Amino acid sequence: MKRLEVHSLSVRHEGRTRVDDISLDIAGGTLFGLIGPNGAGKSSLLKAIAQLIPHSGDVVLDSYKLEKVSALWRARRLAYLAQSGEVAWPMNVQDFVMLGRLPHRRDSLSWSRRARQQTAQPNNDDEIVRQALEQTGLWNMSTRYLDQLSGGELARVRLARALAVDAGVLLADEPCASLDPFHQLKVMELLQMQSRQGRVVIVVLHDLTLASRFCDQLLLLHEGQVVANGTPRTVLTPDNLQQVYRVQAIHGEYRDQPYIVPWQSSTPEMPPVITAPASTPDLPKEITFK
Ligand SMILES: Nc1ncnc2c1ncn2[C@@H]1O[C@H](COP(=O)(O)OP(=O)(O)OP(=O)(O)O)[C@@H](O)[C@H]1O
Repeated sequence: MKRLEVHSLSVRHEGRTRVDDISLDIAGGTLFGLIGPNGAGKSSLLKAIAQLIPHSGDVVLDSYKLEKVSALWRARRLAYLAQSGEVAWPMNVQDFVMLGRLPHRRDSLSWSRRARQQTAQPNNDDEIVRQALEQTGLWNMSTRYLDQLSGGELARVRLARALAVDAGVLLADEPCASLDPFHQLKVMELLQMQSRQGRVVIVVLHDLTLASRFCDQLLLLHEGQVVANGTPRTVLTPDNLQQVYRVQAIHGEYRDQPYIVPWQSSTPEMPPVITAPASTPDLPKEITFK
């Protein structure tokens, strides 16, 4: 079973603190959600855990300090899905997903090139890539070129590449951001399954109902600091949502699971909660963004 520990991790840049002294202990099998408003420090924390940006503090995976091990050791054990990424290469889907196998092999990665050579036999990498393509619903477009995909399809291709690493730790920054509701649910089910197989899975989310419904544990960040860390029920309280997200939300429950529908922007004077099925609150005549 994997175990990821974060000890007093801080990210500072030109005198500004992006992540402030955060400690975590995440066991394999946990789907761990990182939530918080724009600029809270979620991506910075994820990148620092992946050793992609300068930081202070330690990240320890199965007793190994990540800053002390080689980049290859990390690349085999941590899969990182960035929040966004332009993919400018003229590459088809299956070759791109095969890049996830790069840390594990030394010979030619190109599926197409090996297929052209006709001597290549399907190997373990092919099987893992096939599985990642199927899990993300991309098998039927594996030979399509990346510039022929929609935004949501490309997001799933990027996720498939991270899955193809088959790492013990999966760090996914907003994997649902550009997906339709069906694929959002599919991706969350997939991440939950990945965690149930013993992996540490950390996912950044803005959709609070997805966070509440699927995550075992949530970390609510605000201005680089931890506001709450615990089960969705203890973290997603009306007070936290109002203070941190500045929203009034409808809180409901379905089959013993809480759901949250952010309803209107809020000021500290407003009551934090709208209880379903309350009548629709009056919306402000003019909506301004501050
Ligand atoms: N490369 C950078 N250099 C300097 N400051 C940065 C850099 N990247 C992010 N920041 C700042 O660090 C803070 C945290 O940013 P971060 O991207 O971690 O937030 P986030 O919680 O992921 O936000 P979002 O929900 O908008 O993606 C913000 O104030 C941001 O402006």
